[in-house]
Amino acid sequence: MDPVLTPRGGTCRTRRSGMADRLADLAVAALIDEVTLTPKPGLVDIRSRGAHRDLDWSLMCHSARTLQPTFTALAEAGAGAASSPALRESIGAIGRNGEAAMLAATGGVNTHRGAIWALGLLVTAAAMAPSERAPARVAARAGGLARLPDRHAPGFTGNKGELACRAYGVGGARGQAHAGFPHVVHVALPKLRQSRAVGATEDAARLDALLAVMAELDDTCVLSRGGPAALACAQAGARAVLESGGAGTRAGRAALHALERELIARNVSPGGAADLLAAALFLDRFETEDPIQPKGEPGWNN
Ligand SMILES: CC(C)(COP(=O)(O)OP(=O)(O)OC[C@H]1O[C@@H](n2cnc3c(N)ncnc32)[C@H](O[C@H]2O[C@H](COP(=O)(O)OP(=O)(O)OP(=O)(O)O)[C@@H](O)[C@H]2O)[C@@H]1O)[C@@H](O)C(=O)NCCC(=O)NCCS
Ligand SMILES: Nc1ncnc2[nH]cnc12
Repeated sequence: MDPVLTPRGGTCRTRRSGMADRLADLAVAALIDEVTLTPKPGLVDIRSRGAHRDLDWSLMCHSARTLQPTFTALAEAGAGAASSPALRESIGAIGRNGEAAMLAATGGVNTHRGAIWALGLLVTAAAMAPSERAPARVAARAGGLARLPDRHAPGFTGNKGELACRAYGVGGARGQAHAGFPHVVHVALPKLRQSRAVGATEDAARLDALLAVMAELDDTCVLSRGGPAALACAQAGARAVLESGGAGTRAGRAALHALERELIARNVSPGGAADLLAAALFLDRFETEDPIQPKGEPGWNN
């Protein structure tokens, strides 16, 4: 096996690092698949910046690739470990370093803070017991980790999501993780798989999954820019697309374009829903891809 570059710059030949790299590959691929999915309302995609002036598809892809060592380190920290405050603090530090690496790579633009949080917890949880691949089990383990205390976490981040949670009494990214990612497990994944089962293209199925999340999520990205009126509008518009038959139908496409015009007019972007779609794509592949191990290596035994 080829040497594997570790997040700390060394190399190693352990089975564990090969597996960690594979999980990191899946996480980065999920982020790239999410941003490449087109047309997404209000969000960056391959043809548009959506409601963003400082983001585009290339920057989002660059940001996603920059996060590979972060996800590898998170998987290595989780590998075969039991849930504990020490593990929580260890991944908290890795996650904060990952945010710093992201900001350094993007010139200070927040591309993926929410995604580092959600996918970081899920990657760690997947590595803790890689043979237990059911999305609900992985997400429940991730939720358990998120609820553990981290003595080194700032008491108040002052970020827009946190401010929106306080202003509007919603759970935001933390609440979603603490609850075991219900919008990933019970909303996005069932819609993704249901749309595939009735013959939708893969892109249409992914758009339907995104819309299903948008229809229900208290997305602090939408709230912080547009307040509750914009959130209600985004939720109703996403429901309208699904009720028109979904992204794979002519009527659904028309409703999707109408929703896009509305979100651009309001200058809002459902970044939280996009992160949760990426989380769903990660769990979908983790459950179905066989084997989750680099070529020529035996799998983990736990
Ligand atoms: C828990 C943390 C995420 C920190 O949370 P906090 O509230 O302090 O920080 P925010 O920066 O606001 O991040 C929250 C991001 O989570 C996404 N999100 C929003 N709503 C939800 C939801 N209901 N459920 C799940 N996820 C949600 C969303 O991320 C996306 O949007 C980001 C862009 O947002 P922002 O820059 O605010 O907005 P723009 O409109 O683009 O800005 P302008 O153009 O107007 O300037 C982007 O990152 C997307 O990913 C929210 O923004 C977490 O960071 C934390 O505590 N980490 C500590 C380390 C740790 O413990 N890690 C564990 C293992 S990795
Ligand atoms: N495609 C996207 N556009 C804007 N913000 C995002 N946050 C995560 N994915 C995003």
